[in-house]
Amino acid sequence: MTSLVIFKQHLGKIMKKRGQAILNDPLLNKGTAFTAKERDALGLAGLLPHRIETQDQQLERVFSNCARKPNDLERYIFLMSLQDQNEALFYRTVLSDLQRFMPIIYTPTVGEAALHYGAIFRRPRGLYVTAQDRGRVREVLQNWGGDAPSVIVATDGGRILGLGDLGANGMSISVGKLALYTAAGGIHPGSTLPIVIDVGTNTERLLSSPHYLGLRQKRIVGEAYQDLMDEFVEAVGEVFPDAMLQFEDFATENAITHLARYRDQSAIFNDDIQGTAGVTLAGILAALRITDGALEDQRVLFVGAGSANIGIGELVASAIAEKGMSLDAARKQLWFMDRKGLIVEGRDAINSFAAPYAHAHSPIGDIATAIEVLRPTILIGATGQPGIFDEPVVAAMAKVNARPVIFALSNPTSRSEATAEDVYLWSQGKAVFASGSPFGPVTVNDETHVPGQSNNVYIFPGIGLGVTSCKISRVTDTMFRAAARAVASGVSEDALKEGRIFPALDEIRTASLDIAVAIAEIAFTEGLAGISRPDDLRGFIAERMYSPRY
Ligand SMILES: O=C([O-])CC(=O)C(=O)O
Ligand SMILES: [Mg+2]
Repeated sequence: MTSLVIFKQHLGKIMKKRGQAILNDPLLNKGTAFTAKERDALGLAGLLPHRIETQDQQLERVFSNCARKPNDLERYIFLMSLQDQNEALFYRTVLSDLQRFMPIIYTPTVGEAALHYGAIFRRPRGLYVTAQDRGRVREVLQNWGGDAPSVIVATDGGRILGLGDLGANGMSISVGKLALYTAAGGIHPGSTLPIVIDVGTNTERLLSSPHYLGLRQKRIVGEAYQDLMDEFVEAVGEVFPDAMLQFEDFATENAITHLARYRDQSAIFNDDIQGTAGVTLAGILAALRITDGALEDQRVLFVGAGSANIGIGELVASAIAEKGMSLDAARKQLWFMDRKGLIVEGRDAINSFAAPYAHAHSPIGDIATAIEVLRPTILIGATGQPGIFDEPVVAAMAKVNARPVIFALSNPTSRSEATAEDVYLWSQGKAVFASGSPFGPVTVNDETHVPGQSNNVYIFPGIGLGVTSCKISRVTDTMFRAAARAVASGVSEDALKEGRIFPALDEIRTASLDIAVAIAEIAFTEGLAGISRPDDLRGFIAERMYSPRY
């Protein structure tokens, strides 16, 4: 389907609707920008003020309204209602300055929005599947009505960012991720579908809150939960057979179980395991361009044994193994710590997913000591525990490495293992630092360092673009390694000089296109693409990217 075909389909839709129905459809509405000719043809005469504005003029109004809001949560509410009225103008706004707007519609503000979902609720968006829908999930999905989605993001709210179990409030994260699919990956907004699978919440604060909008009960678990998930995945396959399904922010155990159970059924992946792994591997590969190291020589200490770090460990191990060693040997270079200290062979309470990394070693309780003993070149935190990378930890990394690589991945900003400022200061500017949530540049001893944002937003939009454009039937780990290499090689030498190891946000669409092409090539080679390879693959994919201009 070329953009011309998409345009014609759109035109077909707009021709069917008239008057108020057009203004009330955010995918069609252009507000004051409808031309005189359009107003006549579409029955809009009298329904709009006289003046015809350009999209740029509308954009100016959005900017000034947004600037007048007292804080980012209010800006979030304002931008979400713009999205509900006029999607094109919303995306034009976001894309006009991603540096400014991404932290509002996505991490970190989306975390605050999720905490207060019930209180700031305006209108429903997406689909709410609840535990009470067992036996009729297909029917619920059919109620969606609109165009068949090509990308679905589903969460059960079990672990929203580093904020814990937020139950049905998790809808915010599905909505936020899909906004980035469109902004960063060029997926048409009309073909995205956010879903929350509301199985209850164990968070007392929500259960007793008068504003809570979800199922007011403890989470269903065990067989009842698994049966609902099975029914959900099956129903998605039947009702939306062409959609890619992204799992988001499930609690670790469920995230890993679902991925293993469903990944071979259709185009399904888990963003927190595979997307985070992809972006972190990209960050490591780019960091090695600064430290001049080889991947196979790295020793990594992971703090936290949740879905993010487990996923990163697996992908990094497989990338090291590709350099010519066994997976077992590669894993020996990776160490994990959890609340109980270093995960070593024979220790009790080892999460089964971390077991392959429980190497023979005497126990070590604290991070700084583990660094002095194991001498990791790379330190990665995904704990949800703010400040756990304190001065002794950062100083230890700087003592054993000329250029220590330190990633504090927990989101939102309030949960980061360290701030950019602290890490640069405590390492005397030596650290190559990245964080999951955005931090501004920091100057230490007259030198300015720009922290990278190691967020899966550099990965999932490109995966979605590749999968939907080339009708890719499975999302494989080989594709995530290829995505990581594509992102890492897109970082300019100038960026590396400032310590920045990810592409600038205004280059993110190019990064997504690079990923889409890279994973499509793999799909064509491995027989996973549903179309034959276009001669100009890059041009073919680029042509399908959504533009928010009228
Ligand atoms: O949403 C984000 O910013 C990254 C992510 O997947 C998470 O923290 O769970
Ligand atoms: Mg997530």
